[in-house]
Amino acid sequence: METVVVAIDGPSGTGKSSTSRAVAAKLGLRYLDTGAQYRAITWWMLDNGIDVDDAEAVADAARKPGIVSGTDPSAPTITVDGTDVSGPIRTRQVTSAVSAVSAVPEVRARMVELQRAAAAEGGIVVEGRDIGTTVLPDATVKIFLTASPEARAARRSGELRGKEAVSLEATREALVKRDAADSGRKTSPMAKADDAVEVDTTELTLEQVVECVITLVEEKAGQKQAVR
Ligand SMILES: Nc1ncnc2c1ncn2[C@@H]1O[C@H](COP(=O)(O)OP(=O)(O)O)[C@@H](O)[C@H]1O
Ligand SMILES: Nc1ccn([C@@H]2O[C@H](COP(=O)(O)OP(=O)(O)O)[C@@H](O)[C@H]2O)c(=O)n1
Repeated sequence: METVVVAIDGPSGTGKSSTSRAVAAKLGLRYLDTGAQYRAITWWMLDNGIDVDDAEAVADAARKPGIVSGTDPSAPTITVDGTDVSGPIRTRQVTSAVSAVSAVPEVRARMVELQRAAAAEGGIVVEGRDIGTTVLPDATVKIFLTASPEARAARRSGELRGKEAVSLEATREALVKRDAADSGRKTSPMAKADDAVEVDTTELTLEQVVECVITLVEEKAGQKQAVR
């Protein structure tokens, strides 16, 4: 059977990571979180005192950090120059700087190389913002997840509770601001590919979304038994 490549895009809190990991685990595919790669390079810029609003400085440094993603869906990893950054890349500082860094074309060129190299190694579920449109336009199946800003903010605040005191409204505002930056940038903005299937997850459970994606993959791959 031809190699299965599943592209899952959409804004924050729509369920990309949870869905992609579960689909990859169930279908025996690898898993790549491209958002974690953009967060990792952003973490490195902040850690090295680079002004993330200075696009030229960010572009000059884009090839310096060595970013490696582990693609086991049951235990994804991300390192920068050998250091595990899975915790530090989720801080509010990184979250608020990542859209500026990821808008820089040199950063995107570097990340896209890493992403295409990972996909070239075999079956994989890749999640992000521009996977179906730019990174892997020949993916077997393309999904674009959506959900209302209220549902997305509620999901994100559920995760943050106990870690950082952030109101639901502040979370919603931050999400909407990041969506606008990610959709409005010049290079490879967040967008649904013409041939992607849009799934609105607002009223769906995670299990329902996973089942829906698996059905689409099986239909597309056309060989139910071989995929499972
Ligand atoms: N369909 C769903 N219904 C309710 N909660 C969900 C659903 N999908 C994901 N979640 C929860 O929402 C949060 C954000 O999901 P995540 O997969 O990280 O989204 P994304 O990768 O798109 O930002 C997680 O806590 C996850 O468990
Ligand atoms: N393919 C991708 C993936 C992420 N990103 C950027 O990386 C940021 C973080 O992505 P993420 O998937 O970790 O974000 P969450 O949805 O988990 O909050 C996004 O807001 C984008 O700015 C991107 O530009 N292109």
